[in-house]
Parts: sequence; structure tokens; C-alpha cells
Amino acid sequence: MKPQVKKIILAPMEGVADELMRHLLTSLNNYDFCVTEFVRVVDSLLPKHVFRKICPELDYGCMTQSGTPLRMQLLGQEPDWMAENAVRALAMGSHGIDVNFGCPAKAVNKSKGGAVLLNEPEKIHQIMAKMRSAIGVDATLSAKIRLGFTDASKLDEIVSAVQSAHVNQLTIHARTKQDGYRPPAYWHFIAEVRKKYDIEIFANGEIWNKNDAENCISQSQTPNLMLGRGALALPNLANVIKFDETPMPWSELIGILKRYSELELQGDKSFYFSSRLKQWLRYLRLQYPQAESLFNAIKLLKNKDEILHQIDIVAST
Ligand SMILES: Cc1cc2nc3c(=O)[nH]c(=O)nc-3n(C[C@H](O)[C@H](O)[C@H](O)COP(=O)(O)O)c2cc1C
Repeated sequence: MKPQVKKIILAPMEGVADELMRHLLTSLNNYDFCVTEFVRVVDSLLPKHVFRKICPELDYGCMTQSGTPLRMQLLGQEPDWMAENAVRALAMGSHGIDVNFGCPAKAVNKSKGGAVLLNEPEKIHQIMAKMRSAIGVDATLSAKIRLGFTDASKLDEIVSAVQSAHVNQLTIHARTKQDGYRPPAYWHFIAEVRKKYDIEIFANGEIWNKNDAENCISQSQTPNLMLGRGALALPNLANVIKFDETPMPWSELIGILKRYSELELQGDKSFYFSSRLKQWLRYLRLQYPQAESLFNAIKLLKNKDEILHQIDIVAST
């Protein structure tokens, strides 16, 4: 029998999976929920506008327009400030709180906020336990980790540290910080902790099509997936995996790209130069050769009408 998927979540992707992208992808797919880009917590209780900037949907019940719930993600290393900010995000409407222990960015790790904490499972426990005690037993608390910093030797300890802080869900990006984003993802490591710990686990990393999803589920022994770059490269990937939908043809995608760029360029924010569209096309060209031509056609353009005109030209060819 083929491996069956249960839940699929949209990965947090700083600078890419913003409100507009979340709106678009959740209108095309049946995601169980999305995690926002991270809010960086250092040594203060952040003002509400910081949370709203990352997650404007807070003003609408913290749901995308198509009704998919959003969970805010925090990144930081000070348990007390992480706890206070978690309480604030929940009070503002976030559907649970996610904590990022996988960020490989140098600046973040220098201040001990991201993947470097994977070397210190006890610290991870302190952060999560403090957050749990501040938000109470009923709120959903989740974490996102990599297999480890340089290797997977501490994975068991990390998952134990997370579980003993009464965390509900854990996403494991099946690579170390050292691996960066280099393929492959080592899904089989997830199976080792999945059997041992009673926590809902989501497998993440290198899922680009249905076949990858099935391999990931059977190797990780978890039916729950988080989709990152694959969800950008094939906009209906979650439904391809969940409901055997046909991968979206270019003829349909081009209309969506037009609508996306119109929304992005709304209000004539010319300083964007359609940067988000260009960013998205970098991922789309992994699945669609036509996206490469469109990317090349618009990459130097800075004028809204010229960009839309180029999209029309590509659409008509
Ligand atoms: C552009 C970009 C931004 C990311 N930003 C975040 C982030 O804010 N928080 C986080 O936990 N992970 C972040 N990630 C990691 C992804 O959530 C995911 O774990 C990673 O891309 C692996 O999954 P994939 O192979 O399906 O892309 C980011 C990844 C990318 C490519």
C-alpha cells in the first residue's frame, strides 16, 4: 500500500512566504496550517506592530483569506523574553506558537538564536519549558529543528528535551546546519525518534513532488509533512500530494502570476520592482522552463506596466 499523508503545513520562509504568498498558496491548496516568518526576540517584549508586520492576518482572526490558520514563529534564546512574547502573540490571536531552532543565518547564530542551540539541548528545554509554563497547557506549542548542528548525534537528546517541555508538535528539517540546503535530506533519522517519543512529528526537507512525499513518509515513518521550497516551485504541491491533483500546468500558472504581480504592485510601490515576483520565479523555474524566460525578461525591469506587459507576452506565446 502507498504511504498515506495526514497533515501538510506550509513552511516558514523569511522574505518569501509572506502574507501575499500565504494568501495565494492557501487559496490553491488545503494546508492544515501555515507557520509565519520568524519574529526575532532579543531582550524585550516586542510592540504589537512588530507582530502585525510579520502577520497582518492577525487582524482577521489569524487566518488567510481562505480560512487556513496561521501560527506565529519566534526565534531567540532568552527563555523569559521568549515566554513573554509568546503570551503576546497568542493574545493577539496566533494559532499556537512555533519556535525556530533551525535558522542557519550567521548573525542569528552569533547571538545564539538559531541552529547553534541544537548543540545545547538543555537550553532548548529551558526555553520551551518556560514558554509552556507562561502560555498554559491548552495552547499549542511547536518547535522546528534540524537533525543537529554538525551531525545527528544529539537528535535523540534534542527531541527528548523538547518533549519533556510538553511541546505538542515538532518539525524536523532532515539536514544538519552544516548541510545547509544541500540535497539529499536524511529522512530516515526522523524514524528513529518518531518511534521513541510521543510527540506529533512533521518531516521536512527536499519534497518537490508526490514521489518525494511518499518516500519521505515511508523513510521518516511520519504521515505529516512540512513543505518549503517545493511549495513555491509547484504551487499546488500540497494538493498533488494530498488529493492526487494534477500538477498545475503553465497555462494556469501564468494567470496566477499576473494576478500575483498586480497585487504585489498594487499602490504602485515602485521600490519593490516586483522583487517578490522575481524571487518566486527563481523557484518556479525549477519546475517550469517558461518561468526561466519570464524571469530573464523581467529581471532588469523596474516599471510596473513593463513587467505586466512582459507577463502578457509570455502568456500569449
Ligand atoms: C528563503 C527561505 C527562508 C526561510 N525562512 C525560515 C524561517 O523564517 N523560519 C524557519 O524556521 N525556517 C525557515 N526556512 C527553512 C524552511 O522552513 C525549510 O525548513 C527548509 O527550506 C527545508 O525545506 P524544503 O527543502 O522543503 O525547502 C527558510 C527557507 C528558505 C528557503
